[in-house]
Amino acid sequence: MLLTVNNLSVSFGGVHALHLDHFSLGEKELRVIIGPNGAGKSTFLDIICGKTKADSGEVIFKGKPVLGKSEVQIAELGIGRKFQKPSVFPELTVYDNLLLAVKTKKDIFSTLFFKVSPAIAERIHDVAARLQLNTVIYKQAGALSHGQKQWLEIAIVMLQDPTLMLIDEPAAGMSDEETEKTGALLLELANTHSIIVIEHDMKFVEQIANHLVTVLVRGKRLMEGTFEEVKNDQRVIDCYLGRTNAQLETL
Ligand SMILES: Nc1ncnc2c1ncn2[C@@H]1O[C@H](COP(=O)(O)OP(=O)(O)OP(=O)(O)O)[C@@H](O)[C@H]1O
Repeated sequence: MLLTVNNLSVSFGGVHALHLDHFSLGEKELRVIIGPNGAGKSTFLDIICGKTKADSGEVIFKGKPVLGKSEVQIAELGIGRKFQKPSVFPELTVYDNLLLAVKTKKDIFSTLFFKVSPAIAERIHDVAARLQLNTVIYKQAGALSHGQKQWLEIAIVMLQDPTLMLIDEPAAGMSDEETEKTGALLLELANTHSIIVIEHDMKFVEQIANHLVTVLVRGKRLMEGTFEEVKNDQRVIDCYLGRTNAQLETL
């Protein structure tokens, strides 16, 4: 397994945000995590990438413990995170945003003396092409469509060379056409990367869930299964309809 999580727990002010018994992810697996608001989905990804500190539990990535490491150390281990909030530089071109992503992977000394070798330029163009940004590569990032900005963010994470990409609601605010294209892009990226995607839009989940879907409810793992299994599970239906009952309370 690429990633194994056991008994991962965190509380905020006495409220259990996450208490995850077990989670594991294989090489080049694309896993979708769904769950109602406040289920702990973002908190889970925040802990994996080192943004939030867990109270207890273990996270093992490529056989190495992750908890206790800094965000930079975790990124160096090969975990990249794309946040929901945009973080591209709008005045810079797509190319320069991508170049910056390559540079920030380096230490200060090498950044100061950084030269764009043909290999680096080629890599930037390759990643841009994979994310369908090649036709807008010299356009200012601020002038891109909402969808293209999101793809640029994914390209930036990719240039940091992660083995595992954590992606929070990639299709939020997108048109149907952009959503569909994002799904196709993620499925393509999953040929070379392991990916965990948090998503709310069920049509989109259906498009990208080629393996397992994990359902979190109130910080706990309600179930895991194929999209069909999850969609037809009565407990999942109940919690999405807002009929969270005593059964769910005792999970
Ligand atoms: N930094 C924080 N301080 C206090 N409480 C927090 C913090 N981060 C998250 N929480 C709480 O932890 C719980 C889980 O939140 P989280 O954002 O992980 O859920 P989510 O499943 O990602 O929800 P959404 O789908 O709405 O983004 C919520 O009750 C939330 O209010």
